[in-house]
Amino acid sequence: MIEEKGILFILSGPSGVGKGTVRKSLFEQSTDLRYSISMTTRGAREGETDGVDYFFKSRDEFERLIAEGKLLEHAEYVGNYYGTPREYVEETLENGKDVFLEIEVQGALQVKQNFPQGVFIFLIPPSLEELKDRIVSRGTETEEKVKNRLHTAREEIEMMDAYDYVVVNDEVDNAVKKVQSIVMSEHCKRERVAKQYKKALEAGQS
Ligand SMILES: Nc1ncnc2c1ncn2[C@@H]1O[C@H](COP(=O)(O)OP(=O)(O)OP(=O)(O)O)[C@@H](O)[C@H]1O
Ligand SMILES: Nc1nc2c(ncn2[C@@H]2O[C@H](COP(=O)(O)O)[C@@H](O)[C@H]2O)c(=O)[nH]1
Repeated sequence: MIEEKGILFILSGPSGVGKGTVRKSLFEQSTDLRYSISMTTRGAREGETDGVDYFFKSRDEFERLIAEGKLLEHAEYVGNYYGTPREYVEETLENGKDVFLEIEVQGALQVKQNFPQGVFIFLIPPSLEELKDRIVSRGTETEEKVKNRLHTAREEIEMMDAYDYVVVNDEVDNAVKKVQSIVMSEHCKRERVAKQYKKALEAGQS
């Protein structure tokens, strides 16, 4: 039996497009992917739990983690730090399990530089008007922050070509199905089972 490493999937896209919503729905249905819980310096929103939604850190703690090289990537996004714990991702992949990141665009591009074998999925809204409606209707941002996030979103959408796949989040269920298809197709591409047969044939087994 050949030991294979897991595949790193990165779901990214502009703020408010529905990354969190699609990821949660995907994880309600799929058990084989491992979600990497991010670290952030932003305060917990109502209903969020430390260690479940994020690992909430002070700025000092976060900067120490950066200095110690404990983050696979990190970005400052609309006034707060966000980052991916390196050890969890590397160990999980090493153990042959797929890891799923849901991160913003700067961070995804850092991962692409350091980990080009990852699978990069860009989620886009059906339109910019719909994107604004989604951020506003979520009700978590002040008017100023909505403006900042929309401004950043325009720049982020320009980075779409750096990704392997683009998924339109028109309906959550459709977007989840497309992400599931990408996961399946990447497994087929890497031909794990085929490689095992090849190895067995080489070893002279029937
Ligand atoms: N397909 C969809 N159709 C309609 N509304 C949606 C859809 N997907 C997500 N939403 C809504 O849009 C809002 C933003 O979604 P969500 O918080 O998942 O976005 P996000 O990309 O994770 O945002 P951020 O990057 O700011 O964390 C939420 O109110 C969510 O319920
Ligand atoms: N670069 C990273 N971005 C991350 C990470 N975890 C989450 N995010 C993204 O940040 C924004 C804002 O999130 P919110 O929870 O404050 O709305 C959003 O786009 C997330 O996808 C991370 O580890 N690294």
